[in-house]
Amino acid sequence: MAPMKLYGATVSWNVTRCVVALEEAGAEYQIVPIDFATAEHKSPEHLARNPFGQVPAFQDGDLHLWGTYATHMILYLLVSLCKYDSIVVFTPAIIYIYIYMHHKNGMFFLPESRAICKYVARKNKAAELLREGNLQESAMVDVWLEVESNQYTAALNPILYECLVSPMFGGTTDQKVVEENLEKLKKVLEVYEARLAKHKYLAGDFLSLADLNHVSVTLCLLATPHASVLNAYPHVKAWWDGLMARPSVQKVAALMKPSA
Ligand SMILES: N[C@@H](CCC(=O)N[C@@H](CSO)C(=O)NCC(=O)O)C(=O)O
Repeated sequence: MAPMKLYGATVSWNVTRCVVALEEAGAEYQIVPIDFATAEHKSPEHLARNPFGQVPAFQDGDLHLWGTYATHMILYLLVSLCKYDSIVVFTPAIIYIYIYMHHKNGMFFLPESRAICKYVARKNKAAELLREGNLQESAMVDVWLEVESNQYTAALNPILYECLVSPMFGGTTDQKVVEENLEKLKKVLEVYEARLAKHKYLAGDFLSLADLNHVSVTLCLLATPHASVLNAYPHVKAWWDGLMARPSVQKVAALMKPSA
């Protein structure tokens, strides 16, 4: 089985969001770096994977056999031309081309980290992370998947950009933007605190992809001067400590360390 490929740099919390899902699903996968410095994310090859020219992009199925098909076909044609008439030569070649085209259709690209995470969970029989067998539970997973994207990470993105990304490229940190979004984040965390006072996890008393999708961006928050913001919310802190104890999260934390 060809490994699944995740394209992107592990400094990106959108890329490592997918690594958490891949690790939790026990998937066999390969991370293929994409070099922002050379604008590789805007290359035609990458745009074919992600039309927005962003990372991550995900590929399932592979054409690594292309070389095998071509080699076999060329060798076969050469041998046959030397020994048989044309009909014998071209029939297998047509079969090869049919197999190749069929296999090519097996290749599958996905942009959007959260869609990738769902695909990975479903494909690797980790659909329990989406609770798809239970209408109400799966609805609660959907709610908190949306909340992570539209509330939690929406408030965190500007903070991480100002505190981590801008300095990485020699830029400054706009403290006004940071403060404004910290206030937004605190309001979100108040809702999380109330929710997690009643349930062990966000969607209910079961771990789900909704919890896991918070990991990469929260690891980045801990790398900023504002990590202590979580300390004011004890149930959120306990929830986070529980996630941090997971091997998948430990692996992504190690991957995201600057020296990695
Ligand atoms: N909704 C998408 C966001 C991807 C994204 O912004 N990727 C950034 C790097 S990570 O912060 C990116 O590729 N930026 C380069 C660009 O936008 O040109 C997802 O979740 O996959």
